[in-house]
Amino acid sequence: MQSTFEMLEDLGWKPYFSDQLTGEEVQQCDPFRVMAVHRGKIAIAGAGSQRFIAPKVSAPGFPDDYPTVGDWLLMDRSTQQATRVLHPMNLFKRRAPGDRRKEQKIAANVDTLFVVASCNQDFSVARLERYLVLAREVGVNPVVVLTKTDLTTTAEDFAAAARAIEPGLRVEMVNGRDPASVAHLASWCGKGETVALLGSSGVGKSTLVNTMRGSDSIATQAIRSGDATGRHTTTVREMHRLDHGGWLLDTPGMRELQLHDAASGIAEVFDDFVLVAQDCRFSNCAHASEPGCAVRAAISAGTLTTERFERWRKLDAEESINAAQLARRRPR
Ligand SMILES: Nc1nc2c(ncn2[C@@H]2O[C@H](COP(=O)(O)OP(=O)(O)OP(=O)(O)O)[C@@H](O)[C@H]2O)c(=O)[nH]1
Ligand SMILES: [Zn+2]
Repeated sequence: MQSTFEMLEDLGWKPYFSDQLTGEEVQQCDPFRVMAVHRGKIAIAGAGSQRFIAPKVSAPGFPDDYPTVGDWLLMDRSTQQATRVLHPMNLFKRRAPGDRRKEQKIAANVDTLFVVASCNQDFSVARLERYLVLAREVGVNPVVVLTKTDLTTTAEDFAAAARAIEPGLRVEMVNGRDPASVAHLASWCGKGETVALLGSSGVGKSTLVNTMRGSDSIATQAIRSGDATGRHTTTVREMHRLDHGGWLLDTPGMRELQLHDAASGIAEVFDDFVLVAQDCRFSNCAHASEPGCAVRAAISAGTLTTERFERWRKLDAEESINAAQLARRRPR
């Protein structure tokens, strides 16, 4: 028989959450994790029990909270009501489609982010960098998973391009349809660990989830021939359990996350540029035609590349525009 604590650990419970409980809550409440978000209700699982509850958690003195998949919440044992959502280790969110001032939570408490890309004409270093910025910003460890290695003879070149983005970046190559080929990915999804998948449509996220689970419960669609774009096939936000204990999270909302408030993530992924820029003569150097620009000097010397410089400037410019827009829109 598993103890209550072991059952919670299987669901991803960590000391980070126990530390948030008051003595009264320990006596009075049970922790539950949000397993799926449906329209109008959420599925939650705790030690040895599962149920559906209303999506809104209201506590006196606090604004209403809508927990997302992966969140932990507390249920009062006597009233059977959710009392509060625990502070997440990390949280993926986006601007709500209808009202860009509002934030919509996408997924919480993720241990590892699989940034999925395919070894074909869809592959883009700029897009990978964008996803990595997001991972750094949210504070989740990224692993790049390159799919469709069975359809190319140059998979190593794709992997090399990905590895060049950040020193030490983990890059894994798989044929997402072959269980033996994806088996090594299980090392990131041990007991109680949560892995989220991020990547554009058609790169093979659902296929990975299905192969890793040994089932084809998630519908995947044949890619349209001619171009490399696929179609959206996943419609619910849900954690999928793996046999050996981990959790996979593949949500439609994760797929096209836009960057916002991403300055520190950009600085991390492009720390080679940030470091060199510290030697520019002017602290506000735009690395254009200023005298004493260390960045342009490094590009001339061949230690930094123009391509990566352009991508860095583009992300930086986008971030400045977003930040300015947000500052204007934020209610005072
Ligand atoms: N040959 C090959 N085909 C793959 C591989 N991975 C995925 N596919 C195929 O690519 C197509 C798209 O895969 P999906 O898993 O639906 O892609 P997705 O990323 O979930 O796409 P969306 O749901 O649109 O976001 C399907 O026809 C898969 O069978 C792979 O590693 N090798
Ligand atoms: Zn400069």
